[in-house]
Amino acid sequence: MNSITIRRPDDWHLHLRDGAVLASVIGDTSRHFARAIIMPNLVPPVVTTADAKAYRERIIAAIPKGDRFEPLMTLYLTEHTDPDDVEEGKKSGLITAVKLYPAGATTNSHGGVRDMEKAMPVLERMAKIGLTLCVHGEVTTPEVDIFDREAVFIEEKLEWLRRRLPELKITMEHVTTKEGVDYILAADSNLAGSITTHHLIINRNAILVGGIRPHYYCLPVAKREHHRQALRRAATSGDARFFLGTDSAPHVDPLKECACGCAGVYTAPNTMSCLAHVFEEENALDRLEAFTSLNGPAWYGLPVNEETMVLEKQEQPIVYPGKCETEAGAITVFDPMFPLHWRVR
Ligand SMILES: NC(=O)N[C@@H](CC(=O)O)C(=O)O
Ligand SMILES: [Zn+2]
Ligand SMILES: [Zn+2]
Repeated sequence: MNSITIRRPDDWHLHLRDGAVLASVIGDTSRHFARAIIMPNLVPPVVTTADAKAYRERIIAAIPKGDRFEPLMTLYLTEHTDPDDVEEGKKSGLITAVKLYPAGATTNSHGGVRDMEKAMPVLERMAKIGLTLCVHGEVTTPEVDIFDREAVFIEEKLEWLRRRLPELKITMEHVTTKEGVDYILAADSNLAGSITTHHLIINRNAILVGGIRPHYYCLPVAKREHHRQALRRAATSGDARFFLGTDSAPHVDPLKECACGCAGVYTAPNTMSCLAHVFEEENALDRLEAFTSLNGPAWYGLPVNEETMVLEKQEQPIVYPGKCETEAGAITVFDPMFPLHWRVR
């Protein structure tokens, strides 16, 4: 097959940042994606509906002319979030989901939740009004090995929360383990998972073999090969509970190439080419559309996109910039470590 047509995709987990970085990275998403769920972990975070409204306006102002792109806004859950404000945000159509960062789990998460009990009034309200909770599913306990943090989170936190509030719709963001995939498959309702492009391509060797490679470091950290295989099976299965959330997370190079580098991989520019490559390898090109364009809208209760995207396979590898230049510095684009032949027409 040399060409496929799919409905225009959406990205259900994206970091756009703010200011100069926002202005430079947004086009890499709006060129290909119709909508994206925008992560709220700015400094300071997007906590209230008013914050989200102002951030949305800054995003809209930065969209390159001619691109049609709709940012779907989220709120950053804190122990002091006001349930009425959240309900207001959902009712006005501004808020698509609320994001739970366990405090200290990832980039700009120190203002997140320490004690889940304190967030219960908001979570109960969300269950009542049908607002989805997006979860960065990792424990932060220092005793727990970083490669086990997702699996332990499922056992100790997620299972607890789902028993306590079975009506709450939860997205397990950026699933990286077989345990995560199996946990979603075992749930009969109200649980789905987003999967990133890079976790379908790299395992932990990419970060550590032959030297330390900061541009493959993200959180949750990439795991062993059998986990990557489980993610590939889930993503290419067509199962409606799995959809694309790139977690494209730009950090300027000096913040990654240093003694204590930031977590995050910038995949927005070449994500669709990478995914077509992966789905072709798995003999599942016919299920790419479900993963990128159908399952996400169904989960979030939104219409699918009417526009289409054509992906073409060309003889010569595609050429794309290795860096995104911004006024704040350069951002390295994800290198899948193989040539890409699928091009978005
Ligand atoms: N994924 C990452 O490694 N980093 C994200 C935060 C997150 O999604 O956990 C970021 O904001 O940089
Ligand atoms: Zn995260
Ligand atoms: Zn993220």
